[in-house]
Amino acid sequence: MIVLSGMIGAGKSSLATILSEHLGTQAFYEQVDDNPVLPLFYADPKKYAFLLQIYFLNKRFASIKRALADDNNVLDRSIYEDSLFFHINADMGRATEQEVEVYDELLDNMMEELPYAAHKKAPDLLVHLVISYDKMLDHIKKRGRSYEQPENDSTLVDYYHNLLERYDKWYEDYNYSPKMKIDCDQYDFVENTADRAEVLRLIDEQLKIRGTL
Ligand SMILES: Nc1ncnc2c1ncn2[C@@H]1O[C@H](COP(=O)(O)OP(=O)(O)OP(=O)(O)O)[C@@H](O)[C@H]1O
Ligand SMILES: Nc1nc(=O)c2ncn([C@H]3C[C@H](O)[C@@H](CO)O3)c2[nH]1
Repeated sequence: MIVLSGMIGAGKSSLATILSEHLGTQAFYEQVDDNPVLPLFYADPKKYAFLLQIYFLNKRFASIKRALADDNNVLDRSIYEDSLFFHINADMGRATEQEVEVYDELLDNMMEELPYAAHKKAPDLLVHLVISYDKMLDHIKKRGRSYEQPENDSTLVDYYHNLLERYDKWYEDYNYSPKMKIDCDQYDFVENTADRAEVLRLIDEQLKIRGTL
C-alpha cells in the first residue's frame, strides 16, 4: 500500500487516481462530499471536532484494511494525519483533554489490531505532497467547496496556517515506513503531462528500491 499525505487541497485525491491508474491498482479515497459531519464541523468546529474525528478514524480504518490487502493500492491520506488534525484542533481549543485522551487510546487500540486485520501494519511507502499556502488556496478555490473558502470564514486563515506549519515537522518525524516528498509548486501533475510523467518516475524509482515494483 502506498499512502499519500499532505495539506488540504494539495492534490492527494488527484494523484491517487493518476498513480493507481499508472500502477493498475485500486485507489481508496477520503470520504468528503458524502461526509455528513464535515459541513457541521466547519460551521461549528468546537461542537463537532471530536465527532468528525471519530467519523474519519472509523472510515480510514475500514479503507486501510482493504487497501493493505494488495501491493501498491493507493490510500488518499494516512491515519497518522487524522491524529495530527485532531491534535491541532485540540490545541485550538476545539476538543477537551478527555476527548483527546479517548481518541488517542482508541487510535492505539485500533493500530494494535491492524496486523491481525490486514496482515500488515504499515504502508510500503509514504508520498508526501508539499505545497505553499498560496498554491493551496488556489486549489481550494478551484475545487470550490464553500465551507473551505477563507472569504466565507476568516478563521480558516489561521487554521490553514497552523496545519501547514505543523505538517513539516510531522513529515520529518514520520518513521512508520519509507517516505518521499513531491513539491506541488514545482510539479503540476494534474495539468502538465511532462510533470506528471516525472512525478510517476520518481515514485516508481522508490517502489523499485523497496521491491514492490
Ligand atoms: N497540480 C495541480 N495543478 C492544478 N490543479 C490541481 C493540482 N493538484 C490539485 N489540483 C486541483 O486542486 C483541487 C484539490 O485537489 P485534490 O482534491 O486532489 O486535493 P486533496 O489533497 O485530495 O484535498 P483534500 O485534502 O481536501 O482531500 C482539485 O480541484 C484539483 O483538480
Ligand atoms: N478536522 C479534520 N480532521 C481530519 O482528520 C480530517 N481529514 C480530512 N479533513 C478535512 C479537510 C478537508 O476539508 C476535507 C478533505 O480532506 O476533510 C479533516 N478534518
